[in-house]
Amino acid sequence: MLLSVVVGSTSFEDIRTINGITYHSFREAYIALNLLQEDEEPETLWEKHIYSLCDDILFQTCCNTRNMALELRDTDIQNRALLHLQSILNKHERCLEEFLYMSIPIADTNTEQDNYLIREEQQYNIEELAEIIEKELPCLNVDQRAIFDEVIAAIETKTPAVFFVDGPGGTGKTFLYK
Ligand SMILES: Nc1ncnc2c1ncn2[C@@H]1O[C@H](COP(=O)(O)OP(=O)(O)OP(=O)(O)O)[C@@H](O)[C@H]1O
Repeated sequence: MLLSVVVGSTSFEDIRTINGITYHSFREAYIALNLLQEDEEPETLWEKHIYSLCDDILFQTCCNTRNMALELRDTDIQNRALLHLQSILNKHERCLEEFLYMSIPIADTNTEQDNYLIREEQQYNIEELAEIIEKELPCLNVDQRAIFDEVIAAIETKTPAVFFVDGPGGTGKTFLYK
């Protein structure tokens, strides 16, 4: 982002130089450019956005459990929101524990919640996925459709299965996976 603001830079130092002052870090350069407020520490952002994030988490949990009347305690929703942030950070090999003032989520008593891969699988936005399928399903070619049908059949019949999709590059494996 700095590159799009500090045009014509030819070195990392150039990027950190704003109005003739070379800042020690990119973060300081961001602040000098008003791209980042000084008080926007992770915990400040968390405090600022906690309610909207929790609203989203509750809504998604209601959709996923197909129970729009689901009631969760505020502390549970906040814990889920923190688990969600933890998932995002884990993907980048980071964690909430790195931030001194951030709360640390309590692992759900359901041990599956400890595994961010499983948690992620449970956090899909089902309605959004249904819309994508409605739009994209007719685009699948014959082979992709055969695989799709087999996977869906296993899910619908609750048949435990592991699928391995192989094929030359560019033949649509990622397209099918998405
Ligand atoms: N059924 C389809 N309809 C339209 N476009 C498709 C379809 N399947 C694949 N594509 C397009 O073809 C291109 C290659 O597909 P994709 O990236 O899924 O291949 P891949 O097998 O995952 O490749 P690689 O092994 O190199 O990662 C992409 O641009 C994708 O959007």
